[in-house]
Amino acid sequence: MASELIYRGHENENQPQATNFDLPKPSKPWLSITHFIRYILRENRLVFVLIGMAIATIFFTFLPSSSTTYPLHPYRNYESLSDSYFPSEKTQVTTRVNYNGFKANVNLGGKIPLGLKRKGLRIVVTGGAGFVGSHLVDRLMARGDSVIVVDNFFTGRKENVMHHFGNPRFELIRHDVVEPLLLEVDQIYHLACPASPVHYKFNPVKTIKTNVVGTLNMLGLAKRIGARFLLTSTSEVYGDPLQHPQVETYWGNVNPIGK
Ligand SMILES: O=c1ccn([C@@H]2O[C@H](COP(=O)(O)OP(=O)(O)O[C@H]3OC[C@@H](O)[C@H](O)[C@H]3O)[C@@H](O)[C@H]2O)c(=O)[nH]1
Repeated sequence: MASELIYRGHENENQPQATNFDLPKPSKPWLSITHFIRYILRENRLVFVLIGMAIATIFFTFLPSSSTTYPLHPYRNYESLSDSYFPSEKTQVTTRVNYNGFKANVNLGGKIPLGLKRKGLRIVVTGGAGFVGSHLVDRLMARGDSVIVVDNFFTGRKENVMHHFGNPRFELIRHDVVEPLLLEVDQIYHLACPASPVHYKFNPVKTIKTNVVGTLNMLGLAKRIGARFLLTSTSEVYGDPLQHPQVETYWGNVNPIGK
């Protein structure tokens, strides 16, 4: 061992002298480059590389960008909604207008090559156990987002979202939005409110609290964590409309002091 250490550290006269043949050759970087060029030029390799690049270019240029079809209401202009409803970039403005049919092709994120998944968002859906909410949750889960449902089950049912139990991207919290709540998410869809007359008239003061305090709480949360916010409202805001169907630009026909 000791002799080995000595041998490593110093020239040992007993050891045979290294010949020119044994010495490592000085590296010549230009040599490896010429080797590489020769290698590429042999056996039509360059041609195959160029063909591969051409096929890839054609594939990514002419392939339709990833798009999802959303069922949309035929009578609404979704321009204002699309910011929160569809996680598209500002550059996708063209997809926000002219939804004239029951369905529209909405581009979700530019030209994402097939196989590359978009990053899932973290989303809270209040009232997510209700009719509209649970269908929204299904859609969000299907597109790969992580969803937290916040619901006090006043009218909603656990059964509406039970099929997501066990999915690591899904959470269900029994909570009344009238009480503050702290969560870390990217988007908030606020649907928690009794929707039908029989329910919202059941306890009118509580309904007002849900609408006012509940919405304030969720807006406060959105502001605090920088989340985007969607508030679902009701067609009642149009009063007794003179125009059917009502487009978003219609201001309604409301008598604020009538019934
Ligand atoms: O205080 C409340 C009241 C209600 N909720 C929940 O909110 C959900 C409301 O869903 P419902 O199935 O009753 O009603 P809908 O899905 O039809 O209403 C939906 O469309 C109309 C909008 O005004 C509502 O806000 C929206 O939820 C229920 O899951 C209910 O339990 C709360 O979480 N907190």
